[in-house]
Amino acid sequence: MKIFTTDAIKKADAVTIEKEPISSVNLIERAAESSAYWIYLNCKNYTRFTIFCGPGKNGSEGFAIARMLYLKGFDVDVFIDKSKSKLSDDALLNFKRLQDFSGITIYDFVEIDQYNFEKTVLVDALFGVGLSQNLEVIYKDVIQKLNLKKNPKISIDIPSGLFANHLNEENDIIFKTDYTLTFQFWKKSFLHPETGIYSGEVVVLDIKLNQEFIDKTETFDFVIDDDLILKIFKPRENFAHKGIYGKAIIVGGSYGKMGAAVLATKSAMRTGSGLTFVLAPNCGYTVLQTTCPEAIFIEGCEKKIIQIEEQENAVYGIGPGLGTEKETEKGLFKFLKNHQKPLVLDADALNMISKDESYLKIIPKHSIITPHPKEFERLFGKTENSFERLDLAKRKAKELEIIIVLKDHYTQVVTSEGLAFYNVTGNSGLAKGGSGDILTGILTSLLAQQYPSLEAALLGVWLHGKAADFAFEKYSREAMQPTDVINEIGNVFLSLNKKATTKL
Ligand SMILES: NC(=O)C1=CN([C@@H]2O[C@H](COP(=O)(O)OP(=O)(O)OC[C@H]3O[C@@H](n4cnc5c(N)ncnc54)[C@H](OP(=O)(O)O)[C@@H]3O)[C@@H](O)[C@H]2O)[C@@H](O)CC1
Ligand SMILES: [K+]
Repeated sequence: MKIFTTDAIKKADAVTIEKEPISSVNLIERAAESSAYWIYLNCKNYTRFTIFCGPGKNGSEGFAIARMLYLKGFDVDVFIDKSKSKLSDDALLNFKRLQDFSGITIYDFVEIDQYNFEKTVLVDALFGVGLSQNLEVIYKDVIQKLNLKKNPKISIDIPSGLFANHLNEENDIIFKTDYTLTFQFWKKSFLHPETGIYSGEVVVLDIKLNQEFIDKTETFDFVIDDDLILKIFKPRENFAHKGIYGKAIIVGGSYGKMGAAVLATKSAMRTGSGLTFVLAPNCGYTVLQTTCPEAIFIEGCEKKIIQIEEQENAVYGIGPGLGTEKETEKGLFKFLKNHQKPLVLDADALNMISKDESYLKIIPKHSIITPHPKEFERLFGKTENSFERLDLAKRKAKELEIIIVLKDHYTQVVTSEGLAFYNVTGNSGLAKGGSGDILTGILTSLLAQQYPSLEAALLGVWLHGKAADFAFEKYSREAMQPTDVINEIGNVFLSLNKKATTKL
């Protein structure tokens, strides 16, 4: 799914209005209907709603939602600024429509302190993507007061005060919501840690903006959605033999860090590589042969790996638990200098590469590197925030012709064309040692199965997150372990296969 900038969203609204054709207020009605319907389906424990409306189209939606919820039998109150703000034409129209409903009381913002907030859901329809300047004091005041309330909160389109495309100023006042019902597109700010903390759970509602315009508009940021995954995923063929599905070699493990190699190897196997090898130090022989009997052990040195031998037609995933000893570093660079095929580099492999900028240039083209923010900083330098980090990643991915999987709450797959794909599967149960090793195993396996690098990266991060979501359902974010994630990969493939092969 494309992520549109504010300007592109405005154009999409305008083109829809012109081409469909539909009036602006009827398009607002459609957006309000989809919001009211979602609220009706999902707010089973509440019968009371308090809706805060601003002066523009977002406020207009608020008025329409108020009317719709009231007609569904809910108790509804509305707050506006009665003193200063002038309502836009669209807002005025829906405000006037409200006045036919005597059961809906319209309050002024100054009455907030006296208002009874007991058991009511707060709906934020103050500002949408039209916020053009910092908030006026009156709105800041309202938002600050509402942020102190413990009531459930829903924002319409975007939490008021938040910008869609870029970072806010440090002291900006922003509505902190539990749910954001956003129209048509994810907004970039929902996907970055500094701003995403305001948007809560995001629900994208399809309001049928002009599809032709959406298709032809060029964007640089995307969200990985199910449609994209189904286009990439190739179900296993009936007459397959192991040779078709490639040879994955995990290179990792050192004395005391053998678990990382175990996790990567297991997840490579669970993802379907035809043959899986693990190159590890001898001290890991027993643990690897016991925990991963299906994998073939390749002997490294005694307690660390000192050389990586090139094997024909193999895809390498290097790094989990590898250690950063001098001899290992030498072995890694000797291998990388002569190796041409795309591979996966993670963890200690990246830590060794970050020792010298010139090492970056020997990463084979179209390889996938998977740094977390600290590893990224060691590789490419410090940035002020995650928006700048992504911009830097785009420049570096282009320059080095590689794919950077920037691990974060919403991991970003950054391509050598300077595009970013945000992954929205996964959860904070993955914020544990070992999760990255699993991703390395998955990516190596997909590359070995001849998925092109970008497709392997997109499918890999999605699969990893989806397996984590299944593990979370069973064990909770707190208790789930990386091994539980590996054990759920099979269930993700079951559901993918079902979707990919249902023809009748
Ligand atoms: N038909 C459509 O086009 C569709 C629109 N949709 C909906 O519309 C939303 C965008 O609507 P919008 O453009 O009217 O902007 P919105 O966010 O409501 O606020 C703008 C108003 O606030 C004012 N204002 C701005 N900054 C301010 C400040 N700091 N402090 C105080 N006031 C400030 C600004 O005044 P102005 O700057 O123009 O003087 C203007 O009056 C979008 O998010 C979605 O919810 C969707 O349903 C799809 C169909
Ligand atoms: K809003």
